[in-house]
Amino acid sequence: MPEPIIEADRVGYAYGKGPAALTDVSLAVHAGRNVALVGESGAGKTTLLRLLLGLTRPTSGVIRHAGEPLTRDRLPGYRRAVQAVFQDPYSSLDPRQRIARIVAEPLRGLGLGADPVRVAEALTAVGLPEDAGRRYPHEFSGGQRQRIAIARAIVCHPRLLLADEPVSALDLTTRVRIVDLLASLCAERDLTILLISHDLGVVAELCEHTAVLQRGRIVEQGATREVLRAPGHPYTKALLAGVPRLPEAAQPR
Ligand SMILES: Nc1ncnc2c1ncn2[C@@H]1O[C@H](COP(=O)(O)OP(=O)(O)OP(=O)(O)O)[C@@H](O)[C@H]1O
Repeated sequence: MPEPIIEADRVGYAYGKGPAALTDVSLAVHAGRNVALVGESGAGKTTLLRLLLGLTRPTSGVIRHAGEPLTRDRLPGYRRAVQAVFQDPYSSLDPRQRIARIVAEPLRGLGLGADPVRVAEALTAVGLPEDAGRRYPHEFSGGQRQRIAIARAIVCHPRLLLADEPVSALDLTTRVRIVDLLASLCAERDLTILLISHDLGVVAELCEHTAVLQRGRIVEQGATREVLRAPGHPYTKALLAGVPRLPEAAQPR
C-alpha cells in the first residue's frame, strides 16, 4: 500500500502530569480510504485529532505526514494538505466577518491571498448560492453554516479532512444532506476524511475503515463492515448495542 497521508505511530499523550489520555495509538489514513474514529466521551478522540492537526506534540511516539515526522518546519506544507471541520457550526464562524472572508482564511494563512475565484469555487462546491460570500453567518441555518465551514476547509484543496462530529449538531434531514455532500466531495476532489462520530450510521455511510478507541487505546480496527457486523471487542459490541438501526450498507448479508 502507498504511504499513508497521515499516520500516528505508537502515539502516547498525557495532559501535564495527569494520567495518559492516549496510549500506544497506531492509526494510518491512506488516500481514498476514509477512516472513522469512534469511542465514548473521554476516550481520547479529540486529543488524537489535536495531535494529528499538529496543535500538540505527542508525549511519545510519532505523527507522520507523507512518511515524514511532523516537525515545526513541515507545518506550513501540512496545513495545506490537512484541514478540519468541527461540530458546532455556530461557534466556528466569526459572526462579524462576511462569508467570503471566512472561507478565504486558509488561503491567507498560507500566504496565497484571498483569491475570489477560489472562494467562489469552494462555495459552489458545497452547494451555497452565489451571493453567499457577501452575507454574514447569522443569515444562514445550521446546515448552511456547516457548508460554509466545509467550504473554508476545502478552499485550498487539501488531501485530508479531519472532521470532528461534523453532523451531530444538525437535525436528521440536514445531517443526511451534509453526509451526502461529504461523500461527493471525496469522490470529486480526491479528498479523504478522518471522521470522529458517535453516529455509527454516519460512520457506515462514509468510512471504509473504523478504529475503536477506549480509554486512550485502540481496542479494535478494521474494515467498517467487519467491525460493525462482527465486533470482536466487548466495548464495540456495547457501542453497537446502543444503535437502534444501522443503514443497509452495514447490515449483515
Ligand atoms: N485540557 C485538558 N486537560 C486535562 N485533561 C484533559 C484535557 N482535555 C481532555 N482531557 C482528558 O483527556 C481524556 C481524553 O479526552 P478527549 O477530549 O480527547 O476525549 P473525547 O473522546 O474527545 O471525548 P468527547 O467525545 O466527549 O469529546 C479525558 O480523560 C479528558 O478528561
